[in-house]
Amino acid sequence: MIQLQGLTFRREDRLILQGVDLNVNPGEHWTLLGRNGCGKSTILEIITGYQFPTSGTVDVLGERYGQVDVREMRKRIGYISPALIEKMTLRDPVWEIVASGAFAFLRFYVEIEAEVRERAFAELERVGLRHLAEQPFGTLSQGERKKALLARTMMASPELLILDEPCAGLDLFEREKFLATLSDLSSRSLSMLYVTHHIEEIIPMVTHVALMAEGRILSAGPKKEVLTAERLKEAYDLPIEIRWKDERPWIEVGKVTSK
Ligand SMILES: Nc1ncnc2c1ncn2[C@@H]1O[C@H](COP(=O)(O)OP(=O)(O)OP(=O)(O)O)[C@@H](O)[C@H]1O
Repeated sequence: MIQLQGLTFRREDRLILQGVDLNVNPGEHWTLLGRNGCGKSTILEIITGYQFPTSGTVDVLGERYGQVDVREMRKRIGYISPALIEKMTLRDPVWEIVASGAFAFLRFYVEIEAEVRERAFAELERVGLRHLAEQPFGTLSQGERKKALLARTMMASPELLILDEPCAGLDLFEREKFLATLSDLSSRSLSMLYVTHHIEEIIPMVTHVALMAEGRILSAGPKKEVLTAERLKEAYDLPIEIRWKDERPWIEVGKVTSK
């Protein structure tokens, strides 16, 4: 699904990615973890074709970047990022926002076909938001907005789903509901790449984890091999313990001083 080889990304005199290798195979769902500024979003932007690496190769869904039209690739990739949420028009009804996901644009200026409208309602039903379909997008709670965007992404039947901190700003209830909605999607044949700061968001459907630090992958592989106290200590430079409960990891942090 995704093969990144020897990726570097330089901006001015800073090396933001320093030789990143990552292989995501069909049927795998990955979480990318690491401290602020370690390069997670940059990797997502390279995979979605919004940034181009300084060196290295990017193969996504069988296509080599540089030899393919990235706009065509984006139709095959669902991407939810904080920037996308900001681009939505708050007064548009929720179902129109969802329906626009069937096309490569953000807003409709023509009448929407009945078939597309019906699909938008079906996707809203699937994420439990059917009752809010006619409401302006701007009146939704943060959690509902995230679910509506997930429904929007599904309109294009993506083969790959890329999520950049989708649970940021959600309360416990909204977060757990969003994660449950995401779990329900695992029956569809798609692979997921999920960036988060919260290890407890690694739900059972996640199969693999990549831990990053300072533009490098420290460790990548099956989640239980990567999510060990030692590796997390190295990535976060903190005394960390990890416990698994019902196939989800939970973190305990030891005493930390300000210096
Ligand atoms: N176009 C750019 N020009 C200059 N610096 C950039 C550019 N894009 C990213 N950076 C820098 O690269 C580093 C990595 O950014 P990135 O957003 O990938 O990190 P991140 O791991 O997603 O961080 P966070 O967890 O805080 O969202 C940051 O220090 C950022 O300031």
